Amino acid sequence: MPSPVSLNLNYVAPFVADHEWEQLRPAVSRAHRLLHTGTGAGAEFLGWLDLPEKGNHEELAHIEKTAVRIREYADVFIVIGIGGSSLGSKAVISGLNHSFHSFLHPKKKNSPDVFFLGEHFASDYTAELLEALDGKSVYVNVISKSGTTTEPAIAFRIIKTWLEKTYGKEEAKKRIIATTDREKGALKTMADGEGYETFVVPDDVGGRYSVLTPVGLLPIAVGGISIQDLLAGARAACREYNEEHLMHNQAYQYAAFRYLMYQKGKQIELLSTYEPKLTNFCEWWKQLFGESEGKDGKGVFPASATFTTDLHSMGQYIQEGRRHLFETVLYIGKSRNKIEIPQSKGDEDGLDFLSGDHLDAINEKAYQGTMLAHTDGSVPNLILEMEQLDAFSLGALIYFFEKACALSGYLLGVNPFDQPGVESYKQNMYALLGKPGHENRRAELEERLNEWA
Ligand SMILES: O=P(O)(O)OC[C@H]1O[C@](O)(CO)[C@@H](O)[C@@H]1O
Repeated sequence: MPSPVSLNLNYVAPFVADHEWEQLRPAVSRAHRLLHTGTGAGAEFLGWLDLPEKGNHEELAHIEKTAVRIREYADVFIVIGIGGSSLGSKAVISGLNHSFHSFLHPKKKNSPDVFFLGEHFASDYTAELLEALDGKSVYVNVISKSGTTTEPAIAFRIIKTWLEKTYGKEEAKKRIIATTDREKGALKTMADGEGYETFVVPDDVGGRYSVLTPVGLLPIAVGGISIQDLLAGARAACREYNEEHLMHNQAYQYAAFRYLMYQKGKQIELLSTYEPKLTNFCEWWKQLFGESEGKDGKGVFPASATFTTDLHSMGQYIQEGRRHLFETVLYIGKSRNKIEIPQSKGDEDGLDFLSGDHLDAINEKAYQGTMLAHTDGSVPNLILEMEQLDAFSLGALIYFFEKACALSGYLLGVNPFDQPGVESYKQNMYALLGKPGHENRRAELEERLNEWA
C-alpha cells in the first residue's frame, strides 16, 4: 500500500528554483547513507528506522491483551510521562478519538477516558485531576525511558499514594503498568520491587522517536485505536521513504525544503492545520524537530498554529510581521462527519449564500484563501495532504516526519538523536531544590537570584 501522505510543492515554486533542489541532491544522498549505514552521529539511536517493518509480534500481543483488560475495567486511564513519553500517544488519541469523549454517555464509550499527568508541576491541574478521579476505576501507565525524570516521578509518587489509599496496596499494584528501560533507572527498580506489569522502551529508540514502541502503543490501544492500523501506515511510509534519490523521496523533499528555507533566512517553520484534532500532533512534531535540530547554535524553530482559530490571533503577524517564516500545512481532505449549513428565514446574518454547503467545503476555501494570502505575503506554503484522518494515515505521517527529521538533522550537520541542552534547566532546578550533590551550584544560583531580586 502506498503512503497516504502526499507532499504538494506546487505553491513553493516561486521560492525555490529547480537548480537549488538539484544542487542539494548530493548532500541528501550523503545524509541518506549516513542514516542507512548507521555511520552518522547518534547512530546508536536508529532503532526507530525499521521498527514498523520489524514488528515484535509477541510484544504487540502483550500490549493488546493488557489494553483489553484495562478497557474492560477502567473508567480512567492516566498516562504519566513527559516529552517523548507522552506527546506521541496524546497526539494520536486526540487526533482520532471523539473530541468530547469525557462527556459521552458511558454506554457510548468503548474505552476509558485517557488523562495525562507528569507533564509539569502545576498544583491546580494535579488537584483537579485527583478530584475528578473520585468514584472512578483508575489504571495508570507510568512511562519514562530514563526512569528518573522529575516531573513524571513526582506525579507518580502522588498517584501511587492515591491508588494505595483508594484500593489498598495489593490492588494498586495491579492497576499500575510501568514502561521504562529494560534494566536501569529508578522506575525499573521500583517496578521490579513492587511487581508491576512492565513494558520496555528499546535502548536504541530515543524518547521523541518512541511513539511506535510500547511508550505510545499501550496508551493508544487503551484509547480504543487500532495499533495494527497505525503500524501498517508507518510500514507503508517506511517502505515509501526509503529511496536515496531526492526526487523519489517526499520525506527528503520536505527535509530539503526546510533546509533551503533556513538558508534563505526563514528560521521559523509554522506547522499549521485546519483540524483542531491535530493540535496535539503539532506538539509532538515540535519536540521531534526542536530537540533533534536545535543545537550547536543552529536549527529551524518549530512553531504551530491551528487554523482558522489562530488566524484571528497570529494571522496578522504571519501575513505582515517579520519575514522569517515558512509554513507547512497539514491538510486533511475529508472529515468523518458532514455538517450542512442550515437555511435561515430572513437571512438576517447574510449567510444564505452558504445554505446547503458543508463545513468541510468552507474549511477548504479558508485553507485555499489563506495559502494564497500567505504566499503573497512571502510565507512559502508547503502542503502535506492526507485524504482522511485515520490510524493508517497518522501512522504514515508519524514515520514521514521521523524520517524527514533524521535526514534534516544530518543535512544541518547536527546529531539529531541527542538533547544535551535540556540538562541546563534540570541541573539548576535540582540545585535550587536542594538535591544532594548540587550544594555548590545552589549557593551560586541563589546569590545570582538575590542580586537580581
Ligand atoms: O522518558 P523520559 O526519560 O522520562 O524522558 C522524557 C523526555 O525528557 C527528555 O529526556 C528531555 O529531558 C526528552 O528527550 C524525553 O522525551
